[in-house]
Amino acid sequence: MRKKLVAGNWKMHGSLAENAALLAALKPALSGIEAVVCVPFPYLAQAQAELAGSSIAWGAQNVSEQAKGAFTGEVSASMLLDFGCTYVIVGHSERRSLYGESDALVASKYVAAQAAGLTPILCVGESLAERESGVTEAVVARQLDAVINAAGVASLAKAVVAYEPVWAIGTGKTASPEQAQAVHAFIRGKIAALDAGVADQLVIQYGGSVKAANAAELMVQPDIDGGLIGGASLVADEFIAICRAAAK
Ligand SMILES: O=C[C@H](O)COP(=O)(O)O
Repeated sequence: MRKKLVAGNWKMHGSLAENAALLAALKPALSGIEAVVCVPFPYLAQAQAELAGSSIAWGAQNVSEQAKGAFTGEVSASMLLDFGCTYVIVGHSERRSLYGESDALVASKYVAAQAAGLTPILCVGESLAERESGVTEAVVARQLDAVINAAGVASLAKAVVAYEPVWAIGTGKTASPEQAQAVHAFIRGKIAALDAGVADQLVIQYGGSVKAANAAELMVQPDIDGGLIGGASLVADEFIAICRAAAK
């Protein structure tokens, strides 16, 4: 049976004081439940200090595709390892749309993360216009193929995929459980056509306006294996409830 995994994406939120309060609430409540928080770079040391030895892993929200060098403002995968990161988000739709990250660049970041021993959380998903044009599966397939072509299907054994319909992110418009399940099943089926074993074990998270109130109905879907949570991951009671719903 596949494990379920919920990850919080704090995006560009937090402060030392706010983070300390949030992590202090999460740690005891999630004892024994595997979860992840992906924090802004400056707070990785704080996450490491607060979460070491707990059931909550931590990671970053972005990584350079380069190993080292004159790349001002960039952060390498080995630097993330220095701070005990296990996971890193790659290809979040905000990186793709606001910072122009192409499928090829996302694939390079995925490769760099894995080469350093990090587990990439690869985000895929369609915009509202793409959904309305009926090309959701084609878009998700293209985003997956960029990574599969660069790293091979077997690499997905050491990765997490997060399906995040762009129109559901931060909008309060969650995909219905059926809409989400349909795309998750498509993703798993596409990978199964290449490697059934990898597909069977692959954790596919759903992201987009997940909250305590809708987590349970999403998490019971057969191909939804957890969530990538934005806004609700900043509210301790919400994030705890989502993690518990996934762990049931
Ligand atoms: O990475 C998380 C997603 O962008 C979802 O964000 P949200 O839960 O605030 O809609």
